[in-house]
Amino acid sequence: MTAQEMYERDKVAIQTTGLSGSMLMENAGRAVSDDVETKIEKHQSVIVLIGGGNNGGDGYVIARTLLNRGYQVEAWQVVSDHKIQGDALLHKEIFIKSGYPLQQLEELGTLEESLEQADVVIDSMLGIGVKGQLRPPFKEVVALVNKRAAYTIAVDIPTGVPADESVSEFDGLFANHTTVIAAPKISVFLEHTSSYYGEWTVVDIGLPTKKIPNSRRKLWGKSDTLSTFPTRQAHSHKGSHGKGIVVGGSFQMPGSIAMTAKAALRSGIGLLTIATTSNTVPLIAPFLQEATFQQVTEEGGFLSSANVVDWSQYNGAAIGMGMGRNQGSTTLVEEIFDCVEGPLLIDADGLYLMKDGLTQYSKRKDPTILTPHPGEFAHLIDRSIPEVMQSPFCLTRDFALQYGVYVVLKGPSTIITSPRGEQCVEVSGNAGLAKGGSGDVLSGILLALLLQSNSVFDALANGCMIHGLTAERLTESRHSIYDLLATDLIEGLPNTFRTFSSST
Ligand SMILES: NC(=O)C1=CN([C@@H]2O[C@H](COP(=O)(O)OP(=O)(O)OC[C@H]3O[C@@H](n4cnc5c(N)ncnc54)[C@H](O)[C@@H]3O)[C@@H](O)[C@H]2O)[C@@H](O)CC1
Ligand SMILES: Nc1ncnc2c1ncn2[C@@H]1O[C@H](COP(=O)(O)OP(=O)(O)O)[C@@H](O)[C@H]1O
Ligand SMILES: [K+]
Repeated sequence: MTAQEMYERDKVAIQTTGLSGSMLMENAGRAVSDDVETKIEKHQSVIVLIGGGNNGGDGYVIARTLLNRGYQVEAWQVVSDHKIQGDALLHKEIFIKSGYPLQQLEELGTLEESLEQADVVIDSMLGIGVKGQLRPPFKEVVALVNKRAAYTIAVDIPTGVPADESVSEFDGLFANHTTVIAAPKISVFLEHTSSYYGEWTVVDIGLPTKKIPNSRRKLWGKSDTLSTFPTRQAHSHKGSHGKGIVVGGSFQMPGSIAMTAKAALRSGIGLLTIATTSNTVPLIAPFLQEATFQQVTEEGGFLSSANVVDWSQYNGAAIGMGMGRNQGSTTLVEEIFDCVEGPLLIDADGLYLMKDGLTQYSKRKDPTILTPHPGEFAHLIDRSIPEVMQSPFCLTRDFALQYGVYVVLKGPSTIITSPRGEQCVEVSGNAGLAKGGSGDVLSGILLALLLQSNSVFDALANGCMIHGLTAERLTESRHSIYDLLATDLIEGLPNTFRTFSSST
Protein backbone atom coordinates (compact mmCIF):
# COMPACT_ATOMS: atom_id res chain seq x y z
CA MET A 1 0.00 0.00 0.00
CA THR A 2 1.02 3.57 -0.48
CA ALA A 3 0.33 6.03 2.34
CA GLN A 4 -2.53 7.51 0.33
CA GLU A 5 -4.12 4.09 -0.20
CA MET A 6 -3.93 3.46 3.56
CA TYR A 7 -5.68 6.75 4.31
CA GLU A 8 -8.36 5.97 1.72
CA ARG A 9 -9.00 2.55 3.26
CA ASP A 10 -9.32 4.03 6.76
CA LYS A 11 -11.68 6.68 5.44
CA VAL A 12 -13.92 4.25 3.56
CA ALA A 13 -13.99 1.90 6.59
CA ILE A 14 -15.11 4.75 8.83
CA GLN A 15 -17.67 6.15 6.35
CA THR A 16 -19.28 2.87 5.34
CA THR A 17 -19.49 0.95 8.61
CA GLY A 18 -19.64 3.46 11.43
CA LEU A 19 -16.33 2.30 12.85
CA SER A 20 -14.65 5.36 14.34
CA GLY A 21 -11.02 6.47 14.05
CA SER A 22 -10.60 5.98 17.80
CA MET A 23 -11.91 2.39 17.56
CA LEU A 24 -9.39 1.64 14.81
CA MET A 25 -6.69 3.21 16.95
CA GLU A 26 -7.68 1.02 19.91
CA ASN A 27 -7.66 -2.03 17.61
CA ALA A 28 -4.28 -1.04 16.17
CA GLY A 29 -2.71 -0.44 19.59
CA ARG A 30 -4.00 -3.73 20.97
CA ALA A 31 -2.97 -5.72 17.90
CA VAL A 32 0.52 -4.21 18.06
CA SER A 33 0.68 -4.98 21.82
CA ASP A 34 -0.15 -8.65 21.13
CA ASP A 35 2.67 -8.80 18.61
CA VAL A 36 5.07 -6.94 20.94
CA GLU A 37 4.30 -9.46 23.70
CA THR A 38 5.81 -12.22 21.56
CA LYS A 39 9.11 -10.28 21.60
CA ILE A 40 9.46 -9.06 25.21
CA GLU A 41 9.55 -10.41 28.77
CA LYS A 42 7.86 -9.05 31.91
CA HIS A 43 11.19 -8.34 33.64
CA GLN A 44 12.41 -6.08 30.82
CA SER A 45 12.07 -2.32 30.97
CA VAL A 46 10.22 -0.86 28.02
CA ILE A 47 10.09 2.73 26.74
CA VAL A 48 7.30 3.82 24.41
CA LEU A 49 8.19 6.96 22.42
CA ILE A 50 5.03 8.85 21.43
CA GLY A 51 4.78 11.42 18.62
CA GLY A 52 2.14 13.95 17.67
CA GLY A 53 0.03 12.22 14.99
CA ASN A 54 -2.04 9.05 14.94
CA ASN A 55 1.08 6.89 15.16
CA GLY A 56 1.62 8.57 18.54
CA GLY A 57 -2.04 7.83 19.31
CA ASP A 58 -1.32 4.13 18.81
CA GLY A 59 1.54 4.59 21.27
CA TYR A 60 -0.81 5.62 24.14
CA VAL A 61 -2.89 2.49 23.52
CA ILE A 62 0.21 0.27 23.42
CA ALA A 63 1.67 1.77 26.61
CA ARG A 64 -1.69 1.38 28.44
CA THR A 65 -2.25 -2.16 27.17
CA LEU A 66 1.22 -3.33 28.19
CA LEU A 67 0.93 -1.63 31.61
CA ASN A 68 -2.51 -3.25 32.13
CA ARG A 69 -0.87 -6.59 31.38
CA GLY A 70 1.87 -6.09 33.96
CA TYR A 71 4.85 -4.97 31.86
CA GLN A 72 7.31 -2.30 33.06
CA VAL A 73 6.65 0.59 30.74
CA GLU A 74 7.68 4.25 30.65
CA ALA A 75 5.61 6.33 28.22
CA TRP A 76 7.40 9.36 26.75
CA GLN A 77 5.54 12.03 24.81
CA VAL A 78 8.24 13.60 22.64
CA VAL A 79 6.15 16.55 21.34
CA SER A 80 4.47 19.41 23.20
CA ASP A 81 0.89 19.03 24.47
CA HIS A 82 -0.82 21.18 21.83
CA LYS A 83 0.34 18.74 19.10
CA ILE A 84 -1.77 15.94 20.56
CA GLN A 85 -5.22 16.21 19.02
CA GLY A 86 -8.27 14.22 17.91
CA ASP A 87 -8.20 10.45 18.44
CA ALA A 88 -4.69 10.64 19.85
CA LEU A 89 -5.82 13.14 22.50
CA LEU A 90 -8.74 10.88 23.44
CA HIS A 91 -6.33 7.97 23.96
CA LYS A 92 -3.91 10.18 25.88
CA GLU A 93 -6.76 11.03 28.27
CA ILE A 94 -7.72 7.35 28.64
CA PHE A 95 -4.06 6.59 29.40
CA ILE A 96 -3.89 9.26 32.11
CA LYS A 97 -7.30 8.36 33.59
CA SER A 98 -6.12 4.74 33.80
CA GLY A 99 -3.70 6.03 36.45
CA TYR A 100 -0.47 5.82 34.47
CA PRO A 101 2.30 8.45 34.49
CA LEU A 102 3.36 10.19 31.29
CA GLN A 103 6.88 11.57 30.78
CA GLN A 104 7.20 14.72 28.73
CA LEU A 105 10.34 15.34 26.69
CA GLU A 106 11.82 18.65 27.84
CA GLU A 107 15.51 18.13 27.34
CA LEU A 108 17.17 15.28 25.54
CA GLY A 109 19.58 14.40 28.37
CA THR A 110 16.80 13.01 30.60
CA LEU A 111 15.41 10.88 27.82
CA GLU A 112 18.93 9.67 27.01
CA GLU A 113 19.36 8.51 30.64
CA SER A 114 16.10 6.60 30.46
CA LEU A 115 17.00 5.08 27.11
CA GLU A 116 20.25 3.88 28.63
CA GLN A 117 18.33 1.85 31.21
CA ALA A 118 15.79 0.45 28.72
CA ASP A 119 15.86 -3.08 27.33
CA VAL A 120 13.21 -2.39 24.72
CA VAL A 121 12.25 0.77 22.82
CA ILE A 122 8.89 1.02 21.07
CA ASP A 123 8.88 3.65 18.33
CA SER A 124 5.42 5.19 18.05
CA MET A 125 6.63 8.60 16.97
CA LEU A 126 5.82 8.96 13.27
CA GLY A 127 4.06 6.65 10.86
CA ILE A 128 2.94 7.00 7.29
CA GLY A 129 2.32 10.74 7.75
CA VAL A 130 6.00 11.67 7.68
CA LYS A 131 6.88 14.36 5.16
CA GLY A 132 10.41 15.37 4.20
CA GLN A 133 13.44 15.34 6.48
CA LEU A 134 12.82 14.87 10.21
CA ARG A 135 12.41 18.06 12.22
CA PRO A 136 13.37 18.51 15.91
CA PRO A 137 12.96 16.76 18.22
CA PHE A 138 12.38 13.65 16.05
CA LYS A 139 15.74 13.89 14.31
CA GLU A 140 17.60 14.01 17.64
CA VAL A 141 15.50 11.29 19.29
CA VAL A 142 15.98 8.98 16.30
CA ALA A 143 19.75 9.58 16.49
CA LEU A 144 19.70 8.68 20.22
CA VAL A 145 17.73 5.48 19.62
CA ASN A 146 19.96 4.46 16.71
CA LYS A 147 23.01 4.91 18.97
CA ARG A 148 21.62 2.60 21.66
CA ALA A 149 21.72 -1.18 21.69
CA ALA A 150 18.18 -1.69 23.08
CA TYR A 151 15.89 -3.96 21.10
CA THR A 152 13.75 -1.60 19.02
CA ILE A 153 10.24 -2.26 17.78
CA ALA A 154 8.67 0.22 15.34
CA VAL A 155 4.92 0.70 15.12
CA ASP A 156 3.67 0.56 11.52
CA ILE A 157 6.83 2.03 10.00
CA PRO A 158 10.14 3.12 11.56
CA THR A 159 10.08 6.86 12.25
CA GLY A 160 11.39 8.94 9.36
CA VAL A 161 11.19 6.18 6.75
CA PRO A 162 8.89 7.18 3.87
CA ALA A 163 5.97 4.81 3.19
CA ASP A 164 6.19 5.29 -0.56
CA GLU A 165 8.81 4.90 -3.28
CA SER A 166 10.81 7.67 -5.00
CA VAL A 167 12.10 9.27 -1.76
CA SER A 168 15.84 8.84 -1.37
CA GLU A 169 16.84 11.39 1.30
CA PHE A 170 15.63 10.76 4.83
CA ASP A 171 16.82 10.04 8.39
CA GLY A 172 15.23 6.86 9.61
CA LEU A 173 15.11 4.86 12.81
CA PHE A 174 16.64 1.41 12.57
CA ALA A 175 14.24 -1.12 14.07
CA ASN A 176 14.93 -4.73 14.96
CA HIS A 177 11.30 -5.52 14.33
CA THR A 178 8.39 -3.59 12.85
CA THR A 179 4.77 -4.37 13.58
CA VAL A 180 3.07 -3.20 10.41
CA ILE A 181 -0.53 -2.04 10.72
CA ALA A 182 -3.11 -3.57 8.34
CA ALA A 183 -0.93 -3.94 5.21
CA PRO A 184 2.76 -3.65 4.28
CA LYS A 185 3.74 -0.30 2.86
CA ILE A 186 5.70 0.00 -0.39
CA SER A 187 8.95 0.83 1.43
CA VAL A 188 9.03 -2.63 3.05
CA PHE A 189 10.15 -3.94 -0.35
CA LEU A 190 12.67 -1.35 -1.49
CA GLU A 191 16.40 -1.89 -1.17
CA HIS A 192 17.14 1.55 0.33
CA THR A 193 14.37 1.38 2.96
CA SER A 194 13.80 -2.29 3.82
CA SER A 195 16.78 -2.55 6.20
CA TYR A 196 15.18 0.05 8.55
CA TYR A 197 12.29 -2.32 9.24
CA GLY A 198 14.28 -5.27 10.56
CA GLU A 199 11.96 -8.28 10.61
CA TRP A 200 8.33 -7.40 10.11
CA THR A 201 4.88 -8.80 10.75
CA VAL A 202 1.50 -7.43 9.72
CA VAL A 203 -1.35 -7.15 12.23
CA ASP A 204 -5.06 -6.94 11.50
CA ILE A 205 -6.93 -3.95 12.94
CA GLY A 206 -10.46 -4.93 11.92
CA LEU A 207 -10.84 -3.01 8.65
CA PRO A 208 -13.96 -4.34 6.87
CA THR A 209 -12.32 -6.28 4.02
CA LYS A 210 -15.52 -6.41 1.95
CA LYS A 211 -16.00 -2.65 1.98
CA ILE A 212 -12.51 -1.24 1.60
CA PRO A 213 -11.06 -0.67 -1.89
CA ASN A 214 -9.13 -3.61 -3.35
CA SER A 215 -5.44 -3.07 -3.70
CA ARG A 216 -3.85 -3.17 -7.14
CA ARG A 217 -0.95 -4.87 -5.42
CA LYS A 218 -0.66 -8.16 -3.61
CA LEU A 219 1.96 -9.86 -1.50
CA TRP A 220 2.16 -13.40 -2.90
CA GLY A 221 2.26 -16.01 -0.15
CA LYS A 222 2.56 -19.77 0.12
CA SER A 223 -1.20 -20.10 0.49
CA ASP A 224 -1.60 -18.35 -2.90
CA THR A 225 0.74 -20.87 -4.48
CA LEU A 226 -1.10 -23.77 -2.86
CA SER A 227 -4.47 -22.57 -4.11
CA THR A 228 -3.35 -21.83 -7.68
CA PHE A 229 -0.85 -24.60 -8.32
CA PRO A 230 -1.53 -26.50 -11.56
CA THR A 231 -2.81 -30.04 -11.06
CA ARG A 232 -1.90 -33.00 -13.26
CA GLN A 233 -4.72 -35.21 -14.44
CA ALA A 234 -4.28 -38.96 -14.05
CA HIS A 235 -4.99 -39.39 -17.77
CA SER A 236 -2.74 -36.60 -18.95
CA HIS A 237 -0.05 -37.17 -21.57
CA LYS A 238 3.12 -35.28 -22.45
CA GLY A 239 1.22 -33.01 -24.82
CA SER A 240 -1.08 -31.88 -22.00
CA HIS A 241 1.73 -30.16 -20.13
CA GLY A 242 3.13 -27.99 -22.85
CA LYS A 243 5.68 -28.25 -25.62
CA GLY A 244 8.25 -25.56 -25.02
CA ILE A 245 11.33 -24.33 -26.81
CA VAL A 246 14.27 -22.50 -25.27
CA VAL A 247 16.44 -20.38 -27.55
CA GLY A 248 19.88 -19.20 -26.45
CA GLY A 249 23.46 -20.17 -25.69
CA SER A 250 26.67 -19.24 -27.44
CA PHE A 251 30.24 -20.39 -27.55
CA GLN A 252 31.11 -18.45 -24.37
CA MET A 253 27.96 -19.39 -22.45
CA PRO A 254 26.85 -22.95 -23.16
CA GLY A 255 25.80 -23.56 -19.54
CA SER A 256 23.07 -20.93 -19.40
CA ILE A 257 20.68 -22.54 -21.83
CA ALA A 258 21.44 -25.95 -20.33
CA MET A 259 20.34 -24.74 -16.88
CA THR A 260 17.17 -23.17 -18.27
CA ALA A 261 16.35 -26.40 -20.09
CA LYS A 262 17.06 -28.64 -17.10
CA ALA A 263 15.01 -26.42 -14.79
CA ALA A 264 12.08 -26.49 -17.24
CA LEU A 265 12.29 -30.30 -17.41
CA ARG A 266 12.38 -30.50 -13.60
CA SER A 267 9.32 -28.22 -13.41
CA GLY A 268 6.88 -30.46 -15.20
CA ILE A 269 7.02 -29.34 -18.84
CA GLY A 270 5.69 -32.05 -21.20
CA LEU A 271 8.24 -31.73 -23.98
CA LEU A 272 11.24 -29.48 -24.35
CA THR A 273 13.34 -28.51 -27.36
CA ILE A 274 16.60 -26.60 -27.20
CA ALA A 275 17.61 -24.27 -30.02
CA THR A 276 21.28 -23.38 -29.60
CA THR A 277 24.56 -23.09 -31.48
CA SER A 278 26.03 -26.22 -33.05
CA ASN A 279 29.10 -26.18 -30.80
CA THR A 280 26.88 -25.96 -27.70
CA VAL A 281 24.86 -29.08 -28.53
CA PRO A 282 27.55 -31.73 -27.90
CA LEU A 283 28.59 -29.94 -24.71
CA ILE A 284 25.17 -30.00 -23.11
CA ALA A 285 23.34 -32.93 -24.74
CA PRO A 286 24.83 -35.59 -22.40
CA PHE A 287 23.16 -33.83 -19.42
CA LEU A 288 19.82 -33.30 -21.11
CA GLN A 289 18.74 -36.71 -22.32
CA GLU A 290 15.03 -35.81 -22.11
CA ALA A 291 15.31 -32.79 -24.41
CA THR A 292 15.33 -32.64 -28.19
CA PHE A 293 17.48 -30.25 -30.21
CA GLN A 294 16.58 -27.89 -33.01
CA GLN A 295 19.01 -26.65 -35.62
CA VAL A 296 19.28 -22.87 -35.92
CA THR A 297 21.30 -20.64 -38.26
CA GLU A 298 24.36 -19.06 -36.69
CA GLU A 299 27.09 -16.56 -37.47
CA GLY A 300 30.47 -16.48 -35.75
CA GLY A 301 29.31 -18.62 -32.84
CA PHE A 302 26.10 -16.59 -32.22
CA LEU A 303 22.53 -17.49 -33.16
CA SER A 304 21.38 -15.39 -36.12
CA SER A 305 18.11 -16.74 -37.53
CA ALA A 306 15.47 -19.29 -36.64
CA ASN A 307 13.71 -19.37 -40.00
CA VAL A 308 14.11 -23.14 -40.17
CA VAL A 309 12.06 -23.64 -36.99
CA ASP A 310 8.44 -24.80 -37.31
CA TRP A 311 7.03 -22.63 -34.51
CA SER A 312 3.56 -24.14 -34.79
CA GLN A 313 4.91 -27.21 -32.98
CA TYR A 314 5.42 -25.26 -29.76
CA ASN A 315 3.06 -23.80 -27.17
CA GLY A 316 5.55 -21.28 -25.84
CA ALA A 317 9.18 -20.16 -25.82
CA ALA A 318 11.89 -18.65 -23.65
CA ILE A 319 14.68 -16.76 -25.35
CA GLY A 320 17.88 -14.90 -24.52
CA MET A 321 19.75 -16.94 -21.91
CA GLY A 322 23.48 -17.01 -22.69
CA MET A 323 22.81 -15.79 -26.23
CA GLY A 324 25.34 -12.94 -26.26
CA ARG A 325 24.63 -9.44 -27.49
CA ASN A 326 25.88 -9.75 -31.05
CA GLN A 327 23.89 -7.41 -33.30
CA GLY A 328 23.53 -10.28 -35.79
CA SER A 329 21.16 -11.94 -33.33
CA THR A 330 18.62 -9.09 -33.56
CA THR A 331 17.02 -10.70 -36.64
CA LEU A 332 16.43 -13.86 -34.66
CA VAL A 333 14.67 -11.89 -31.93
CA GLU A 334 12.45 -10.16 -34.53
CA GLU A 335 11.50 -13.52 -36.10
CA ILE A 336 10.66 -14.93 -32.72
CA PHE A 337 8.35 -12.03 -31.85
CA ASP A 338 6.54 -12.55 -35.14
CA CYS A 339 6.32 -16.34 -35.09
CA VAL A 340 6.06 -17.73 -31.55
CA GLU A 341 2.57 -18.83 -30.60
CA GLY A 342 1.65 -18.79 -26.92
CA PRO A 343 3.62 -17.17 -24.12
CA LEU A 344 7.03 -15.75 -24.99
CA LEU A 345 9.51 -15.15 -22.18
CA ILE A 346 12.53 -12.93 -22.83
CA ASP A 347 15.46 -12.88 -20.44
CA ALA A 348 19.08 -11.74 -20.22
CA ASP A 349 20.71 -10.95 -23.60
CA GLY A 350 17.33 -11.22 -25.32
CA LEU A 351 16.30 -8.09 -23.39
CA TYR A 352 19.22 -6.12 -24.83
CA LEU A 353 18.58 -7.35 -28.36
CA MET A 354 14.88 -6.47 -28.28
CA LYS A 355 15.25 -2.93 -26.96
CA ASP A 356 15.05 -1.10 -30.30
CA GLY A 357 11.96 -2.99 -31.38
CA LEU A 358 9.94 -2.52 -28.18
CA THR A 359 7.01 -0.71 -29.81
CA GLN A 360 6.71 -3.17 -32.66
CA TYR A 361 7.04 -6.19 -30.38
CA SER A 362 4.29 -5.04 -28.08
CA LYS A 363 1.74 -5.82 -30.79
CA ARG A 364 1.86 -9.58 -30.07
CA LYS A 365 -1.54 -11.01 -29.22
CA ASP A 366 -0.21 -13.76 -26.91
CA PRO A 367 1.44 -12.90 -23.58
CA THR A 368 4.96 -11.51 -23.68
CA ILE A 369 6.95 -11.73 -20.45
CA LEU A 370 10.17 -9.83 -19.73
CA THR A 371 12.26 -11.00 -16.76
CA PRO A 372 14.93 -8.32 -16.19
CA HIS A 373 17.08 -7.76 -13.12
CA PRO A 374 17.36 -4.06 -12.19
CA GLY A 375 20.40 -3.54 -14.46
CA GLU A 376 18.60 -4.94 -17.48
CA PHE A 377 15.45 -2.98 -16.69
CA ALA A 378 17.43 0.25 -16.28
CA HIS A 379 18.94 -0.33 -19.73
CA LEU A 380 15.48 -0.98 -21.25
CA ILE A 381 14.03 2.28 -19.95
CA ASP A 382 17.18 4.43 -20.21
CA ARG A 383 17.36 5.16 -16.48
CA SER A 384 20.07 4.51 -13.92
CA ILE A 385 19.99 1.45 -11.65
CA PRO A 386 19.53 3.62 -8.48
CA GLU A 387 16.52 5.26 -10.12
CA VAL A 388 15.01 1.84 -10.81
CA MET A 389 15.70 0.70 -7.24
CA GLN A 390 14.01 3.79 -5.77
CA SER A 391 10.81 3.53 -7.81
CA PRO A 392 10.48 -0.06 -9.02
CA PHE A 393 6.70 -0.32 -8.59
CA CYS A 394 5.76 2.72 -10.64
CA LEU A 395 8.47 2.28 -13.30
CA THR A 396 7.56 -1.35 -14.02
CA ARG A 397 3.87 -0.54 -13.99
CA ASP A 398 4.29 2.32 -16.49
CA PHE A 399 6.38 0.07 -18.71
CA ALA A 400 3.96 -2.88 -18.58
CA LEU A 401 1.01 -0.62 -19.41
CA GLN A 402 2.86 1.17 -22.21
CA TYR A 403 4.04 -1.97 -24.00
CA GLY A 404 1.31 -4.42 -23.00
CA VAL A 405 3.76 -6.90 -21.48
CA TYR A 406 4.27 -8.76 -18.21
CA VAL A 407 7.36 -7.67 -16.31
CA VAL A 408 9.13 -9.74 -13.65
CA LEU A 409 11.61 -7.36 -12.01
CA LYS A 410 13.89 -9.74 -10.13
CA GLY A 411 15.52 -9.20 -6.76
CA PRO A 412 15.05 -9.98 -3.04
CA SER A 413 11.54 -8.56 -3.51
CA THR A 414 10.56 -9.63 -7.01
CA ILE A 415 7.82 -7.43 -8.50
CA ILE A 416 5.52 -9.02 -11.06
CA THR A 417 3.35 -6.69 -13.16
CA SER A 418 0.62 -7.56 -15.66
CA PRO A 419 -0.14 -5.58 -18.83
CA ARG A 420 -3.19 -4.18 -16.98
CA GLY A 421 -0.99 -2.86 -14.19
CA GLU A 422 -1.83 -5.40 -11.45
CA GLN A 423 1.22 -6.09 -9.31
CA CYS A 424 2.38 -8.68 -6.88
CA VAL A 425 5.51 -8.95 -4.79
CA GLU A 426 7.19 -12.25 -4.05
CA VAL A 427 9.81 -12.25 -1.30
CA SER A 428 11.14 -15.79 -0.98
CA GLY A 429 14.81 -16.56 -1.60
CA ASN A 430 18.08 -15.38 -0.12
CA ALA A 431 21.53 -14.10 -1.02
CA GLY A 432 22.55 -17.64 -2.05
CA LEU A 433 20.76 -16.74 -5.29
CA ALA A 434 22.98 -13.72 -5.93
CA LYS A 435 25.09 -15.70 -8.41
CA GLY A 436 25.33 -16.07 -12.16
CA GLY A 437 22.92 -18.72 -13.37
CA SER A 438 20.09 -18.24 -10.84
CA GLY A 439 18.13 -16.24 -13.39
CA ASP A 440 18.60 -18.90 -16.08
CA VAL A 441 17.08 -21.46 -13.73
CA LEU A 442 14.18 -19.12 -13.01
CA SER A 443 13.47 -18.74 -16.75
CA GLY A 444 13.16 -22.51 -17.11
CA ILE A 445 10.81 -22.82 -14.14
CA LEU A 446 8.69 -19.94 -15.45
CA LEU A 447 8.40 -21.37 -18.97
CA ALA A 448 7.32 -24.75 -17.60
CA LEU A 449 4.70 -23.23 -15.28
CA LEU A 450 3.42 -20.85 -17.99
CA LEU A 451 2.65 -23.87 -20.16
CA GLN A 452 0.84 -25.68 -17.34
CA SER A 453 -1.23 -22.82 -15.97
CA ASN A 454 -4.31 -20.96 -17.19
CA SER A 455 -3.16 -17.73 -15.60
CA VAL A 456 0.10 -16.06 -16.67
CA PHE A 457 0.15 -14.00 -13.48
CA ASP A 458 -0.22 -17.06 -11.21
CA ALA A 459 2.40 -18.99 -13.19
CA LEU A 460 4.94 -16.18 -12.81
CA ALA A 461 4.30 -15.65 -9.10
CA ASN A 462 4.37 -19.39 -8.42
CA GLY A 463 7.57 -19.83 -10.42
CA CYS A 464 9.31 -17.13 -8.39
CA MET A 465 8.03 -18.74 -5.19
CA ILE A 466 9.31 -22.21 -6.19
CA HIS A 467 12.70 -20.72 -7.13
CA GLY A 468 13.09 -18.73 -3.89
CA LEU A 469 11.78 -21.44 -1.56
CA THR A 470 14.15 -23.96 -3.10
CA ALA A 471 17.08 -21.70 -2.24
CA GLU A 472 15.77 -21.23 1.31
CA ARG A 473 15.34 -24.96 1.88
CA LEU A 474 18.73 -25.88 0.42
CA THR A 475 20.50 -23.34 2.64
CA GLU A 476 18.71 -24.69 5.73
CA SER A 477 20.24 -28.12 5.29
CA ARG A 478 22.75 -29.27 2.68
CA HIS A 479 24.07 -25.89 1.52
CA SER A 480 24.99 -22.38 2.68
CA ILE A 481 24.34 -19.08 0.93
CA TYR A 482 28.03 -19.11 -0.02
CA ASP A 483 28.29 -22.43 -1.81
CA LEU A 484 24.79 -22.72 -3.28
CA LEU A 485 25.03 -23.00 -7.07
CA ALA A 486 22.39 -22.56 -9.73
CA THR A 487 22.75 -26.24 -10.60
CA ASP A 488 22.11 -27.14 -6.92
CA LEU A 489 18.90 -25.19 -7.25
CA ILE A 490 17.76 -27.46 -10.08
CA GLU A 491 18.53 -30.53 -7.97
CA GLY A 492 16.59 -28.97 -5.08
CA LEU A 493 13.43 -28.45 -7.14
CA PRO A 494 11.96 -31.94 -6.50
CA ASN A 495 11.72 -31.30 -2.76
CA THR A 496 9.88 -28.01 -3.30
CA PHE A 497 7.54 -29.42 -5.93
CA ARG A 498 6.64 -32.30 -3.63
CA THR A 499 5.17 -29.84 -1.14
CA PHE A 500 2.99 -28.07 -3.70
CA SER A 501 2.11 -30.57 -6.38
CA SER A 502 -0.84 -32.90 -6.47
CA SER A 503 -2.63 -34.93 -9.08
CA THR A 504 -6.32 -35.53 -9.66
N1 LIG B 1 -7.69 5.63 11.26
C1 LIG B 1 -6.66 5.92 12.00
O1 LIG B 1 -6.61 6.97 12.61
C2 LIG B 1 -5.55 4.95 12.09
C3 LIG B 1 -4.24 5.41 12.17
N2 LIG B 1 -3.22 4.60 12.42
C4 LIG B 1 -1.87 5.13 12.70
O2 LIG B 1 -1.76 6.42 12.22
C5 LIG B 1 -0.57 6.62 11.52
C6 LIG B 1 -0.74 7.73 10.55
O3 LIG B 1 -1.15 8.85 11.30
P1 LIG B 1 -0.88 10.34 10.83
O4 LIG B 1 -1.49 10.57 9.51
O5 LIG B 1 -1.31 11.20 11.96
O6 LIG B 1 0.68 10.40 10.63
P2 LIG B 1 1.87 10.36 11.70
O7 LIG B 1 1.50 9.72 12.95
O8 LIG B 1 3.01 9.81 10.93
O9 LIG B 1 2.13 11.89 12.05
C7 LIG B 1 2.07 12.90 11.09
C8 LIG B 1 2.36 14.20 11.80
O10 LIG B 1 3.74 14.26 12.10
C9 LIG B 1 4.28 15.50 11.76
N3 LIG B 1 5.37 15.34 10.81
C10 LIG B 1 5.31 14.91 9.52
N4 LIG B 1 6.52 14.89 8.96
C11 LIG B 1 7.38 15.30 9.91
C12 LIG B 1 8.79 15.50 9.91
N5 LIG B 1 9.55 15.28 8.84
N6 LIG B 1 9.37 15.92 11.06
C13 LIG B 1 8.63 16.16 12.15
N7 LIG B 1 7.29 15.99 12.20
C14 LIG B 1 6.67 15.57 11.10
C15 LIG B 1 3.18 16.35 11.15
O11 LIG B 1 2.83 17.30 12.09
C16 LIG B 1 2.04 15.38 10.89
O12 LIG B 1 0.82 15.93 11.26
C17 LIG B 1 -0.27 5.29 10.92
O13 LIG B 1 1.09 5.14 10.61
C18 LIG B 1 -0.74 4.38 12.03
O14 LIG B 1 0.29 4.19 12.99
C19 LIG B 1 -3.58 3.34 12.91
O15 LIG B 1 -3.91 3.56 14.21
C20 LIG B 1 -4.74 2.75 12.13
C21 LIG B 1 -5.92 3.56 12.17
N1 LIG C 1 19.92 -11.36 -2.41
C1 LIG C 1 18.93 -12.06 -3.03
N2 LIG C 1 17.85 -12.45 -2.32
C2 LIG C 1 16.86 -13.12 -2.93
N3 LIG C 1 16.83 -13.44 -4.25
C3 LIG C 1 17.88 -13.07 -5.00
C4 LIG C 1 18.97 -12.36 -4.43
N4 LIG C 1 19.87 -12.13 -5.43
C5 LIG C 1 19.37 -12.67 -6.55
N5 LIG C 1 18.16 -13.24 -6.31
C6 LIG C 1 17.31 -13.93 -7.31
O1 LIG C 1 18.16 -14.68 -8.18
C7 LIG C 1 17.82 -14.49 -9.55
C8 LIG C 1 18.98 -13.80 -10.27
O2 LIG C 1 18.66 -13.54 -11.60
P1 LIG C 1 19.68 -12.84 -12.60
O3 LIG C 1 20.25 -11.62 -11.97
O4 LIG C 1 18.99 -12.73 -13.90
O5 LIG C 1 20.83 -13.94 -12.66
P2 LIG C 1 21.64 -14.55 -13.91
O6 LIG C 1 21.26 -13.80 -15.13
O7 LIG C 1 23.05 -14.37 -13.56
O8 LIG C 1 21.24 -15.96 -13.98
C9 LIG C 1 16.51 -13.70 -9.53
O9 LIG C 1 15.43 -14.57 -9.53
C10 LIG C 1 16.58 -12.94 -8.20
O10 LIG C 1 15.29 -12.66 -7.70
K1 LIG D 1 6.73 4.55 14.07
